[in-house]
Amino acid sequence: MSGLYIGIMSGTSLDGIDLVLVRFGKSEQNALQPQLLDSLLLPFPTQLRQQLNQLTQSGPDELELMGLVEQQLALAYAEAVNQFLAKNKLSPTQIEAIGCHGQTIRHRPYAQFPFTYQIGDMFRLAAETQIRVIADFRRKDMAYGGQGAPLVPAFHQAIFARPDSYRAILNIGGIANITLLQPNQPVRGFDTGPGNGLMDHWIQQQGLGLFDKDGLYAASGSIQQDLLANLLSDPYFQLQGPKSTGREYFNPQWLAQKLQAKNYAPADVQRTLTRFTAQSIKVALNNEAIEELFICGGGAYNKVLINDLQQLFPAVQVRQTASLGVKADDVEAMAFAWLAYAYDQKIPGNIPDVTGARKAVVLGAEFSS
Ligand SMILES: Nc1ncnc2c1ncn2[C@@H]1O[C@H](COP(=O)(O)OP(=O)(O)OP(=O)(O)O)[C@@H](O)[C@H]1O
Ligand SMILES: CC(=O)N[C@H]1[C@@H]2OC[C@@H](O2)[C@@H](O)[C@@H]1O[C@H](C)C(=O)O
Repeated sequence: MSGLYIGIMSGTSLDGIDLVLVRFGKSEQNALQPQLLDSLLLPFPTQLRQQLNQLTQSGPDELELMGLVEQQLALAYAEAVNQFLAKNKLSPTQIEAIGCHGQTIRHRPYAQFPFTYQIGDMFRLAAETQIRVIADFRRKDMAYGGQGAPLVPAFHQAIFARPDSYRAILNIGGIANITLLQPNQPVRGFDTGPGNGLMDHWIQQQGLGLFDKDGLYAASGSIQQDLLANLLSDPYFQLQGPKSTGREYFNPQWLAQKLQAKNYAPADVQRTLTRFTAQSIKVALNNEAIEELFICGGGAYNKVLINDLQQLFPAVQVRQTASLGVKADDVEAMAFAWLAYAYDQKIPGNIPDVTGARKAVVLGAEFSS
């Protein structure tokens, strides 16, 4: 057994595919020791990104589009894996499995019949790479009454928890989610609300790029307090966990409603959206005596956002997870490599206190090559 797993994540930002290669070993004390060997980030081809974006909202003939896009997505994942294998001089037989998140196109935990959809034809991925794939990680949790998200808290606990410090791990992707690792307490975690998603949308709408690199555009504007208060007035922020959300809710239409009839300068909107993400995280952590805050996900690179967080949490040092040995970009993909490992080891992947599921269960399904 090589202990080698590939993790694939493509998240709500729709920016591309994150891959990691991890070896899951054990220490002499039998503690899990994951070794991150390599990572790769491949942007989506523009057309695929646009089609995926289209699929996250209702539209005409979406079933046909989904069928076509699922195949293209699987081929894009497979190409990424095959490049990654070549780069690492590995053959498919050396990999135990791929843990693949797939692409969320709908997440409706509050529907009358709650459902969540991650697409990508995993049999095609297995066939094109000749590696077995473990995927479809969210639906079993939902089948047991959970939200199906967030799932990374179990992994955060496995590798970042300490008995002597109250740590919070904050992932800022398209949507942001937090894991609270309080010593001697059950792990908690939930989606705090928008991460970079609305900021990405706004700067794209201004024709100024795909995202606000280092927060430079936001830095050119100023916070509009009335808009900030309006954004924060959404009832989602007052909900107690378990809770999760997605692009179906915090999307361009949601923002357009909040901006209605006001003529804010575009840079001020960008600045306010950045503060909004930070402030919504502060609201979520209001009564938590956290001692350390570690950031992962692409938002970790937005300097204005990180400065805002540092201002709002003056008592703790805000750091990237790189200071714990895992680059901000790699944490989520590593979590899905771990979920594949957990599937093989029959380790439950969900935490009922986090997702609201009736019980802890082994997550995922196997797609053989
Ligand atoms: N240098 C940078 N400056 C500012 N923002 C950045 C930078 N690099 C990445 N980002 C932001 O991070 C986003 C990508 O983050 P990430 O890959 O963590 O999201 P995701 O995995 O798609 O989302 P989710 O965690 O919600 O599923 C980009 O869309 C961009 O907004
Ligand atoms: C349904 C879905 O894809 N949710 C994502 C999304 O992106 C961030 C946040 O919303 C989180 O709940 C989740 O991803 C991470 C990997 C999770 O499940 O922990």
